[in-house]
Amino acid sequence: MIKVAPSILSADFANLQRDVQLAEKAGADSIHIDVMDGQFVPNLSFGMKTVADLRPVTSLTLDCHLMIVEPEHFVEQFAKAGADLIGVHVESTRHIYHVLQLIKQAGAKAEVVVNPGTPLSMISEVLPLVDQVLIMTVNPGFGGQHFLEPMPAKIKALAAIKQEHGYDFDIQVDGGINATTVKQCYDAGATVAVAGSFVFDSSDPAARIQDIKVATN
Ligand SMILES: O=C(CO)[C@@H](O)[C@H](O)COP(=O)(O)O
Ligand SMILES: [Co+2]
Repeated sequence: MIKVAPSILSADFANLQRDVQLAEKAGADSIHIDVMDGQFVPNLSFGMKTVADLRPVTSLTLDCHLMIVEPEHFVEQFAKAGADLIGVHVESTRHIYHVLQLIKQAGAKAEVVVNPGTPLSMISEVLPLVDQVLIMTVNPGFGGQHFLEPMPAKIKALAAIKQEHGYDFDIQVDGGINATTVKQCYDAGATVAVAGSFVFDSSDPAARIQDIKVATN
């Protein structure tokens, strides 16, 4: 069964505590926090303060997906705010190896993220370092987009590399995930699914979290 990380980008920003606690009660495995700077992606969202304020209201892993240029300037602050796992895009820095080292030194789990158009060869040297790889299944920046159909082949290719080298990182997918697309990702080797609009745009978010789990059972 796949692990589920609801993305609070689609939650009610005036009721984040309520929505995070609802997700926890519904069986979510972590909370996905999308951090956007208006530069790396054309949107703005949360910062460190949101992470710090959510830290005491849930015992779930706080998974911070940084969509910001030069994340090296911020990873320590996110770890201090309470992020358990910090994801950085390979396209967002000249120094991906160094940033991942900084995340681990700060005591958090390290994740490398790849955009749909970025080949897996761009991350091969950092795979021994990471706890999780995030394969974007939409172009980053917004919730509610359509799943990109060619992405399961990329997940499958990463799962093969993982097996060949005996790596034990999780493979997360993010974007356009629902009870149908999650099955394709899971069958290809994904172990964690982010879901935003499918969960929080529903009148019954708890049921949607279970739908994703049941689809991969
Ligand atoms: O990182 C992102 C978007 O850039 C995501 O985490 C979205 O929040 C996913 O939203 P849905 O596609 O599930 O609605
Ligand atoms: Co995300």
